[in-house]
Amino acid sequence: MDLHKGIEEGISDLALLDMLTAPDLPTPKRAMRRRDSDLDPLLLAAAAAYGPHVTRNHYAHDFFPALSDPRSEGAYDWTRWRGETKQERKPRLKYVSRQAPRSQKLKEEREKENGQTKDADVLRRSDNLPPKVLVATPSSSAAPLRSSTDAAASPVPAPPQDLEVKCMARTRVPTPHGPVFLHIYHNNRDNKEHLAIVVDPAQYLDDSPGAPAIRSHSLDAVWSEAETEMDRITRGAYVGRLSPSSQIPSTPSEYPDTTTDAIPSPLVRIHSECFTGETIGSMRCDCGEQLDEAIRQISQPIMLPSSAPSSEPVSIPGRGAVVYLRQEGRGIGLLSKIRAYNLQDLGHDTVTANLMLGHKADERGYEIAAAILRDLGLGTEAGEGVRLLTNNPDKVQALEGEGMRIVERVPMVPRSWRRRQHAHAQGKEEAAGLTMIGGGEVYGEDLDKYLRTKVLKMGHMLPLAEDL
Ligand SMILES: Nc1nc2c(ncn2[C@@H]2O[C@H](COP(=O)(O)OP(=O)(O)OP(=O)(O)O)[C@@H](O)[C@H]2O)c(=O)[nH]1
Repeated sequence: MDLHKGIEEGISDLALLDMLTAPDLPTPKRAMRRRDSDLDPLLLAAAAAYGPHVTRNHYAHDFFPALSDPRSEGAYDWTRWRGETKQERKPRLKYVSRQAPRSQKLKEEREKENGQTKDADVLRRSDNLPPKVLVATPSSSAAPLRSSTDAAASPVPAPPQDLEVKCMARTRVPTPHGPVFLHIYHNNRDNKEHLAIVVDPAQYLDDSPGAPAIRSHSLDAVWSEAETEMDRITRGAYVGRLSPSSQIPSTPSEYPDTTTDAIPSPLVRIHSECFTGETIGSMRCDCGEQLDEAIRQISQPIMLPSSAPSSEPVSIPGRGAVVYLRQEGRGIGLLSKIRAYNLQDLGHDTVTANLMLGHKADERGYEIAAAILRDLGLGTEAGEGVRLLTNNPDKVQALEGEGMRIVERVPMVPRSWRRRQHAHAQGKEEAAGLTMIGGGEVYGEDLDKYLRTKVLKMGHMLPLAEDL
């Protein structure tokens, strides 16, 4: 049937749809047929249901909803479009957040903290910060007391349960930098499996070099009377190197935390998860490199000054730990981080992109990290202080706020910035893509922009590459 004739004769919608989607379109203009697949009737039906402005190529692609509404800010009135001329420039797409404004989000958070919402169960909070109790106690005169009607409207939330962490299992993992002990932790605040990567190969030596072993107290504890020695060994509560011929379960009281001044405090890093940087080698950030660099630095042998002028300096195996927190994307999660990357491609920086998505620049907390360190006998008043590997001043303050004893901050200079400094000092041309012996480095425009923002906007304590 001729298409135009059919339309003039009042062909039914169904027959028209059938004709349009038939495998062989009955049109003589074969050369003009679409190059992509034939029209899908389901897709057409869905498009029709969406209304007249939606085409096959547009339906449900509403990333920039303001553009369809000429009255919205940033929208362009397409009736004025006369093709590209020198006077008329194409409009720039504008990001329109579909989240509630930040003020509303904060208000909701405040209400939640005040216990005004039904979900006051602290164990189900997704962030790691303890909920603040804003209600004044009768003895506190500074804060205004609530009226009884207020109190009735918003009941006082139960005090937060004391944070508890428990090491569920530990195992040896060989790495290019040497063996590490991977510890898996559970806690009563979030349902995430945070990790501790402990470097302490001296635990394999028959002769202890004098430093206390870095061991988890909760793991070495006996969990129940029914637990067998094999149960304990299977979850990692053993001493020395586990093998078919060496199977010695640990005992809780075996490891004192105290140390001598002769041995430097262990290096510790609190690291936040970054799937993109650590797993697929993204060069937008230096997270993968930082994790590698932290394990490398902690594994370096420690030189102890000789006790007598005539004797040789002594070297002991490197020791310390990386606490690996599941706080992807500075606590906003992978989904939001990936959206934030697209906003960064539009020209925004890592801080602004977070804010545009309704998040804070940094939503992390370090309460669980401190509890894990305490469980490992690190950073406690009675035990060893720690040398913290970081450039982030907030991290240092937050950990000190949790009672951690930080004796030194050790900076983490990105490898590519260090290489540039080295090349500059030697008067060499900078070679892009050069890798250092023992590990790769990330580099590039995206990374430089990210690192500069951390220094300039987030106060990271790192000299800029050009100042090195
Ligand atoms: N939201 C967001 N998160 C990012 C971005 N790039 C990396 N991250 C996350 O940032 C976290 C690492 O934080 P950093 O600021 O690099 O390091 P830090 O731990 O605060 O500081 P240092 O101890 O000095 O390394 C990881 O959770 C990454 O997933 C980004 O562009 N946006």
